[in-house]
Amino acid sequence: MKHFTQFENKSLADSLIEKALFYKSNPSIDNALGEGKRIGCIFLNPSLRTRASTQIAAINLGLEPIVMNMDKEGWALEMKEGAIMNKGTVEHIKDAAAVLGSYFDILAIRAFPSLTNKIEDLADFTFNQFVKYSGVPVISLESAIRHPLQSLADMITIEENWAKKESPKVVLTWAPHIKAIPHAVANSFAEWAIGCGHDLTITHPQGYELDESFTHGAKIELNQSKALEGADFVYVKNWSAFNDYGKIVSTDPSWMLTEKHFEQAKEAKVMHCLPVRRNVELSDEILDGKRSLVQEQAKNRIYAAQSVISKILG
Ligand SMILES: NCCC[C@H](NC(=O)CCC(=O)O)C(=O)O
Ligand SMILES: NC(=O)OP(=O)(O)O
Repeated sequence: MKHFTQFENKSLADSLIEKALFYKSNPSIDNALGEGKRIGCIFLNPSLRTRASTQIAAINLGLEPIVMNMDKEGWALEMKEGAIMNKGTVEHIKDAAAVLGSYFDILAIRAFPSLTNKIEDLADFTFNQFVKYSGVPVISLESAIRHPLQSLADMITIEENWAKKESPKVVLTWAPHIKAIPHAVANSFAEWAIGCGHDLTITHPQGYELDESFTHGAKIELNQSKALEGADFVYVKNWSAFNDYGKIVSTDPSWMLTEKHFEQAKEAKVMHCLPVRRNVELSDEILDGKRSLVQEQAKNRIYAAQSVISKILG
């Protein structure tokens, strides 16, 4: 595995999950694997979990992590080929990424979408400029369209909480939010859940259809209570409209899950990647109750990252 940017195939996903669970029981067992190596964690957007868990994972493997909040502490980056840089941008991505590639053995990048330029966002333009010009293995810390480390942690969490032979019924439900939010977490969750063979249903108000290239193979059910019937895992997430790109087309508060929503899914566990807007996206009642797996998911981010870095180091 050179880069880690998306779901590739079930056998790779299974081996990453297995390795992550092994590291969870034996976090320091490979602490010489990355000796003398460095990973650069480059953030163009805020982060709590991804920032801390990726550093812990690297340290567990003996690598030295160096974090740069490039949006705040770096020079303003120019992304466009052939740009005449006589305005706000100071340094071209081809210069910056090449320098970073010469400093680090692995680069890890967070680059959110604009939610205004659909063509560039769908091409994962900013993230791919780092891949193109750095010349080293790149790990996605959430790009414009995917958040694979989150999804890997989510698959690990489902694996740990599911003992039965048959596939669990997994529901991805849209939830209200006050801001226009990226599609990356929802896209990736769908990509990984389908790829890992889970029975996935997606529910959302009309107008919140996701990019079909990520949801192909899932059932779409616009009636949330119908979708929730018999659910084993319910993944809660807001996203902005994809067709009317980046717009908020509903804030209907009835989509926020409370205990009442679980009458037909008594045993269902609830997942969210965090950060969560309490009592907007998800009720306190659910987040603080027995159904919630959110802290387990966040903890598993360490072992997801450790498994991925280990695989890249070979
Ligand atoms: N990395 C996890 C989620 C990041 C991002 N959330 C946010 O931007 C929340 C912002 C807010 O609540 O104001 C998202 O959903 O893609
Ligand atoms: N879930 C997640 O990626 O959290 P952060 O944005 O805090 O890294």
